[in-house]
Amino acid sequence: MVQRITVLGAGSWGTAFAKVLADAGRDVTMWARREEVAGEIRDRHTNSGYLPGIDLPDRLTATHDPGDALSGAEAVVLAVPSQSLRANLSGWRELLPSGAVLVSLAKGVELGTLKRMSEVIAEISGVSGNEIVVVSGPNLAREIAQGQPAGAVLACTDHDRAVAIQQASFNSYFRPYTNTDVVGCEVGGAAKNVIALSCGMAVGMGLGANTTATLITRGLAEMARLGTKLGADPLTFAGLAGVGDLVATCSSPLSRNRTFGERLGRGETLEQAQAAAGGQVAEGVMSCTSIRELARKHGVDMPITDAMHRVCHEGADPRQAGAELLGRRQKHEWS
Ligand SMILES: NC(=O)C1=CN([C@@H]2O[C@H](COP(=O)(O)OP(=O)(O)OC[C@H]3O[C@@H](n4cnc5c(N)ncnc54)[C@H](O)[C@@H]3O)[C@@H](O)[C@H]2O)C=CC1
Ligand SMILES: O=C(CO)COP(=O)(O)O
Repeated sequence: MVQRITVLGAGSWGTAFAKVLADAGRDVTMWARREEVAGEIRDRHTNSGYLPGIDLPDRLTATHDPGDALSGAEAVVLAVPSQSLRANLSGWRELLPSGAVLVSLAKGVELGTLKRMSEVIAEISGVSGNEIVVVSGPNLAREIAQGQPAGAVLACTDHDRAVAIQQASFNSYFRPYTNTDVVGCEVGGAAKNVIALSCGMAVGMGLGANTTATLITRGLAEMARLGTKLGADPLTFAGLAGVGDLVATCSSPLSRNRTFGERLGRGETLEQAQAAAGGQVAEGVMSCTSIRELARKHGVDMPITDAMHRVCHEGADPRQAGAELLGRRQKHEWS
């Protein structure tokens, strides 16, 4: 049994997932970038900046020192944003205990390299892909931290490693399933953030359920097109890391991506929406660019992702982007 687990990153999901592990009976140490956050988790058992009103278990502790955090870890959970994962992990590489299972929480595709998070982790840490477990699924951090029931997917090409983390994390409210389709789970997790931006934008423009359902469904079609082109199992997109996460993120006001899109839809600028996010990451804002590049590289059509890139990074008006989506060439639903 994996007992001693380190979580690197003390934001919303890092903290909620650390709580999941502690509630499952594991000994968990978190690393926080800021000393005051580590101190609050350690001494007061709260992380009020990210999860206000949530009491954290006593068996969960925290430090600001990555060496202390990683000492003796049997599994290491990487809970930092996708665009900073490479730099963060490069700083921790020498401290990783040999043989520890690496677990990735990040949902994104790296700008420039167009790599999935497990590919970045393998490259920087030097461990093989089958020692990396990817966590995905409909897991809005605050709901999980409140102990609301949810499923999740633990994906690893080595089934036994996924089972080890499944055993280490299941508890009375968190039900993880294993999967060996890492590509599908990572593409689903990254692409749904971009579709959630589009749904938020529609809501911000005052549009209703028909529009958001259309974006969710056509968003699923485009993420599945990209995933299968990259070798994913199409069935993954019908699962928790596909439609499950997509529906949760596109429907919930708790989603940072949907909220970000809603602000843009109401007419706020990118800078205003970023300021309102208070330093928390809305991964779709960067991933719309990297996923668009990845899709172009592989000849895959992703019109909603294209539209989100134009709005976020080329100054396009959300209404104009919506009109352009509707005015595209007429086609068969599955062509
Ligand atoms: N919040 C959620 O509900 C969920 C988030 N995720 C994914 O988990 C990953 C982490 O997300 P959260 O913990 O929610 O993010 P967050 O924005 O709440 O926290 C990020 C954490 O990383 C740390 N960090 C270290 N280096 C950083 C840097 N250079 N720039 C920014 N932050 C840095 C921050 O201090 C903070 O502790 C993201 O990829 C996100 O998409 C996945 C499932 C659920
Ligand atoms: O990934 C998530 C839920 O599964 C969280 O989404 P946000 O980053 O949009 O809050």
